[in-house]
Amino acid sequence: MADYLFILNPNSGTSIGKNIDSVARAIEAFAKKTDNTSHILFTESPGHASELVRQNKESSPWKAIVAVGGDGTVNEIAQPLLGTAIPVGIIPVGSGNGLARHLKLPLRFDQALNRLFTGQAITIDSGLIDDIPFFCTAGMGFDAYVGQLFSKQATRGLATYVNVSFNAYWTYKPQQFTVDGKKLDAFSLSFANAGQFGNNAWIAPHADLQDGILDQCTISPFPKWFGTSLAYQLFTRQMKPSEYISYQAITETIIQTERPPVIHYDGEPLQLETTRIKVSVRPKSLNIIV
Ligand SMILES: Nc1ncnc2c1ncn2[C@@H]1O[C@H](COP(=O)(O)OP(=O)(O)OP(=O)(O)O)[C@@H](O)[C@H]1O
Repeated sequence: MADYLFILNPNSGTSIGKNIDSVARAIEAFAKKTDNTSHILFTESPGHASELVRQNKESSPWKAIVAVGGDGTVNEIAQPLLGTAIPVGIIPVGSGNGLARHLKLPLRFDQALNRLFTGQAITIDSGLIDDIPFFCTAGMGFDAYVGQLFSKQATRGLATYVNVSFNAYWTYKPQQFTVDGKKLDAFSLSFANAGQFGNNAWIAPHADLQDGILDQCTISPFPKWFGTSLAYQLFTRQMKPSEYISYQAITETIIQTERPPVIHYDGEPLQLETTRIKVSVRPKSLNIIV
């Protein structure tokens, strides 16, 4: 018998919002069947999941605090649990579910619940971008631009994401960055703790959540013909160093930009107010059920 706290984001993915009550009932029934106790809370706005964790994390010896949502919800729940013994659980009902996919967690709701109640906790690294924790990927350039456009759409889900990315591709202009003192033009600068953005878009196929490093992937400005090859490599987990793609294993890097950039952390876009951005890793800083 163990106590689980579930935090549901009704705004995640494409279907949960419409089915939020049945999702909650299914969690309760499944927990009961497996002799566990479920406590269910709902988010009411962006950032609310972190607040709910802060308010409730000490109120019971939780076996896990579970994100029922996508990578943004996982991020909000994991932030206040960094450096604590309490594991995060994931029921992936988001649009991209990058961390869950990297961890090979089941995407089917009942199977994900089953894994949660039978899985083990492991300790993973996390990253920091301008002091904001991330667990899956973060970056600037094209990824952040897409994240920003996606967040303004009325619908979420894969179809919207593909549509937004495709349209953004034709209008986006590479930017200049200074990375550890070296000036370069880049289409995107990504920092991978986990290997994928979500939806099996593998930006760093060899990323390892427990290696104490982040995989920095720099995509240089490329001719339009390379776009198809890039998309193919991304979605078939075959990204590799080439004329336009380079990788560095980093523990800390400083990026300077001409204007305060838009970044994304786990797909969440944010307009920064600084032009000097530190990205670093915090090895073995979060427990997570797999
Ligand atoms: N009650 C709510 N109403 C509106 N927005 C919310 C609410 N609760 C959380 N949010 C916001 O919803 C956004 C999306 O959540 P989340 O990232 O989990 O789903 P997703 O974007 O569909 O999935 P993924 O990140 O895996 O692609 C986050 O920015 C989060 O802060």
